[in-house]
Amino acid sequence: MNDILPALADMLEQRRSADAATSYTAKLLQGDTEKILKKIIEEAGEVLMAAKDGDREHLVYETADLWFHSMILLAQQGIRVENVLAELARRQGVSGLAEKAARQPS
Ligand SMILES: N=c1c2ncn([C@@H]3O[C@H](COP(=O)(O)OP(=O)(O)OP(=O)(O)O)[C@@H](O)[C@H]3O)c2ncn1[C@@H]1O[C@H](COP(=O)(O)O)[C@@H](O)[C@H]1O
Repeated sequence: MNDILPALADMLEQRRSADAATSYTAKLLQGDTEKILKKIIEEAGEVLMAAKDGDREHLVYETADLWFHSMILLAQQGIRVENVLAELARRQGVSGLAEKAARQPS
């Protein structure tokens, strides 16, 4: 389960040169970045609606859609998901409030 994001990233790499007629992923990867960005905004809106509705199952489903399309954007930009995971790991144990305070000019 923990390896699902890197495995998905590997699959997206393979889809880069796949037939766009038979692969949703290949179609997005080979198309305009704009289309991927629109899908991310659309999925974020669906996450918002599911949360507002208090529909937990739907929230999980839409969050998976949002993560999937974010992964497509990373793949299209040549960024590995391991970079995002490393950034999250780097932040572990650093309070968001302390991090924000360190960014403010004194
Ligand atoms: N994880 C996913 C995944 N999550 C979501 N989706 C697709 O993302 C789309 C979500 O967008 P919407 O709900 O808006 O559906 P839609 O109306 O059909 O989308 P649009 O036509 O508006 O773009 C749906 O078509 C889902 O099927 C995914 N498609 C593929 N994968 C993975 O990618 C692999 C390769 O699939 P292909 O894309 O077929 O190569 C699969 O085996 C899965 O592992």
